[in-house]
Amino acid sequence: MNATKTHGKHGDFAIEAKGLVKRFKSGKAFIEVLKNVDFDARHGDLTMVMGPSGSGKSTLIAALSGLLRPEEGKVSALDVDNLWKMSSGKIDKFRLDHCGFIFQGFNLFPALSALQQVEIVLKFQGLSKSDARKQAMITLKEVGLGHRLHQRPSILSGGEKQRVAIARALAKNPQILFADEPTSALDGENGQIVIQLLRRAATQHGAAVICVTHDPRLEAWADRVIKIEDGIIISDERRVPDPNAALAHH
Ligand SMILES: Nc1ncnc2c1ncn2[C@@H]1O[C@H](COP(=O)(O)OP(=O)(O)OP(=O)(O)O)[C@@H](O)[C@H]1O
Repeated sequence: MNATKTHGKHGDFAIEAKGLVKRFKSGKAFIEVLKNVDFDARHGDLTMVMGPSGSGKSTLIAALSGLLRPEEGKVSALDVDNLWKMSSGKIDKFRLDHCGFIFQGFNLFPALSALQQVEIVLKFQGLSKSDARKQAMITLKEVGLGHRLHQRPSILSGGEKQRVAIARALAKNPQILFADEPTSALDGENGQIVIQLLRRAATQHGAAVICVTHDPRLEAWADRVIKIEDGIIISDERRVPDPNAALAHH
């Protein structure tokens, strides 16, 4: 992976959103899940988005990343001025080229080995077979899975599966990395490995890492903690991260 990124036309901001409103239909009424949310995230920062269940965290990530169209508001990202003004094909291409995604449920293909899970995304992006293999191996080694390259998900532990998912997201060296509850299915020790990898993606690769979590212990690794409640951002604080913080109970 390259060490530094070329920043887009929004400078330090990898992504900036203004006035996001998202409503869902609930019977005959609408519920407003995002209420005029402004949001931004910088290259090199691990930005944590925290809040109670149902507060709108996943909806926010989906609106920021081009997965769920907001009713109102604007998202600017990298060199794009208004993501939601683009065609769905262009939005998909933007996501493929620049964004990585890590979810709670890993979302791995059952029939593919760890190496193939990562390779397939790189080939889809246009890398040759041999370059894809090389890059996939490098990234899997980076997440500590050099010895698991040829295993399928069914025989990997939860922590190993999440590391494959992280390798898949990181292999293309994304400028924006979205993680939605990436540690919630893991024990403390594996959760710590995962949050440290996300920290590294921000510090060493300059990615803007946006991580949704319930777990207040993860704050220790964050540059910034944004709290959302009932569709409104209620606080936004910068902090000094501690890359050596401990999550695991020994
Ligand atoms: N597709 C949908 N249709 C209707 N309502 C939805 C839909 N998606 C989410 N909601 C509602 O929007 C609200 C916010 O959901 P969201 O998943 O964004 O919250 P969250 O903060 O991520 O919660 P959690 O921490 O439990 O994942 C919830 O009340 C949820 O029921």
